Amino acid sequence: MVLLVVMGVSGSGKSTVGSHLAAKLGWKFYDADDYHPEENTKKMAQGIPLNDQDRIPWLCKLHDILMREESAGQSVILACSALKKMYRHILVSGRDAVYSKSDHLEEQGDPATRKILFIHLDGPMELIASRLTERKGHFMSPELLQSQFHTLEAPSAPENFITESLEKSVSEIVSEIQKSIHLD
Ligand SMILES: Nc1ncnc2c1ncn2[C@@H]1O[C@H](COP(=O)(O)OP(=O)(O)OP(=O)(O)O)[C@@H](O)[C@H]1O
Ligand SMILES: O=C(O)[C@H](O)[C@@H](O)[C@H](O)[C@H](O)CO
Repeated sequence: MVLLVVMGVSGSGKSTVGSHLAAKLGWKFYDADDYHPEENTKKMAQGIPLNDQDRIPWLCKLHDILMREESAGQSVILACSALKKMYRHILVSGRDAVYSKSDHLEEQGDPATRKILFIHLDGPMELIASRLTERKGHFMSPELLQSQFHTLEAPSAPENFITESLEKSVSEIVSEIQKSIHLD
């Protein structure tokens, strides 16, 4: 049973890569975009970045979903921006992570830290911006990309993560992730 979170800024390809990988593996797929309260979606559509208060209850809800699937023994993929270290801690540990010191949460060998593998889709802002201007029918305002990069705290050791270049094709990225998790 594996819990994967495909993370990165808006337009990095989380939904595309996550859904393709889930289809290939026959796993359940969740898109965090579908769990935003209406206020959050409205804000983003207006080009207003979300803040911690907007994101924390949403991340707690996503944590609950992941834990429910874990209890059911179900492997899942979640596409979720998870931009800050604290946000990833919430996905792993729930609301307690908001109040805990991150050093404590990150202790090597902490089973909670290893519970979820984060896949960071990383690449240049210019390329993502050009993909976003082409994308149609999505609520997210492309103007928010700068703020997404500003907020991003790329995962680092001892977090449980791998980084994939979003400059590659979707099928290459999917194959590389499969190789990394030994499911090819
Ligand atoms: N590796 C890739 N190569 C070429 N185009 C891509 C790649 N990954 C994603 N795209 C395209 O880039 C756009 C953004 O991708 P996608 O919607 O999956 O990103 P996202 O990270 O889920 O965005 P958001 O967080 O805003 O929902 C889409 O139009 C998608 O088809
Ligand atoms: O944390 C955030 O700012 C949000 O999750 C955004 O990244 C959007 O949900 C999404 O990526 C837009 O499509």
